[in-house]
Amino acid sequence: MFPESTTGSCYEECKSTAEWLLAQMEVRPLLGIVCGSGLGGLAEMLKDQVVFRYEDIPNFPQSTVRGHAGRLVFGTLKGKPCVCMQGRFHLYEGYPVQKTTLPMRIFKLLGVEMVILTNAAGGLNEDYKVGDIMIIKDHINMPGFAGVNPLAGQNDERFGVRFPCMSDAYDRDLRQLAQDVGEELGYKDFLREGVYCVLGGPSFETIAECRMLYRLGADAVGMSTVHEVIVARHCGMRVFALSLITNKAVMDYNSEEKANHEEVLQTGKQRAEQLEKLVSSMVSRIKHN
Ligand SMILES: O=P(O)(O)O[C@@H]1C[C@H](O)[C@@H](CO)O1
Ligand code: HPA
Repeated sequence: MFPESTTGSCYEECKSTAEWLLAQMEVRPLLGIVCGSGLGGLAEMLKDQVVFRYEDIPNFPQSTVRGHAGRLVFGTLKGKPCVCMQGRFHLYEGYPVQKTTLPMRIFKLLGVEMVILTNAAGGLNEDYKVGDIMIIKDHINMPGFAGVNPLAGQNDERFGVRFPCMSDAYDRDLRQLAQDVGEELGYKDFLREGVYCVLGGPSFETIAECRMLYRLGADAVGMSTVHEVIVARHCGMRVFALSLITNKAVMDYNSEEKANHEEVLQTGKQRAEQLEKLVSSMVSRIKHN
């Protein structure tokens, strides 16, 4: 027997939620989008919207964080059928990791083939500036080192294999497409590619922690995305992910800077338009199988 907390995203539960959603509307999404803190405007790009509040969706967790509206938006983006999470779930909200990633399995059962995830993150890399957009090329699952992995517990082969590979988690072709589109849009000065490290939050990092993470190879630090990516890859969806560098991680004991959620949301507002343009231009060029 596996403990209760590992059963937060079982096949039957996900299937009944997916079937409930499919019965309410005609959209059959091929693309899933997850909006990070303050980046919910991405959902507004969808045409012919059908919107569900999380509280009305069976088995769905609730958003509790400012900047995460708690709405599942269906529609089309550049003519492609999409589902967009306007608000995601984080470990620090108190959900078991399996519950925070449940929407990825629901996406899969809705027919989604590819997921685009966004997040707000602190920049560890000394070359990064506030407002940079970082294409995620790899991740460090820090809670995973302590056994916090959304795939822990009994494996359901209907979703994927027991031991999924993660060295190819972030789709190389989609990363290249983002670079090409970014260059065409004139974003070269603020488009980066790097490694994202997830921590549990909700407290921001200490100076010593930031220094350590940078030395370990992380370019940005945040509190999300990685677990969703693990579950999305486990069930065979292609993944592309972006971090908006909303603040610089404090690395210097003489600094007076203090990380705060206001700054995170503010930077999100300032870069929203470019981030949306990058995502929508990519989507217009993505080919589905
Ligand atoms: O959902 P994301 O990862 O974008 O949210 C980040 C991490 C915390 O939830 C919050 C801190 O300001 O923003
Ligand atoms: N640390 C962790 N998560 C974050 C940060 C940060 O500096 N900025 C936005 N999300």
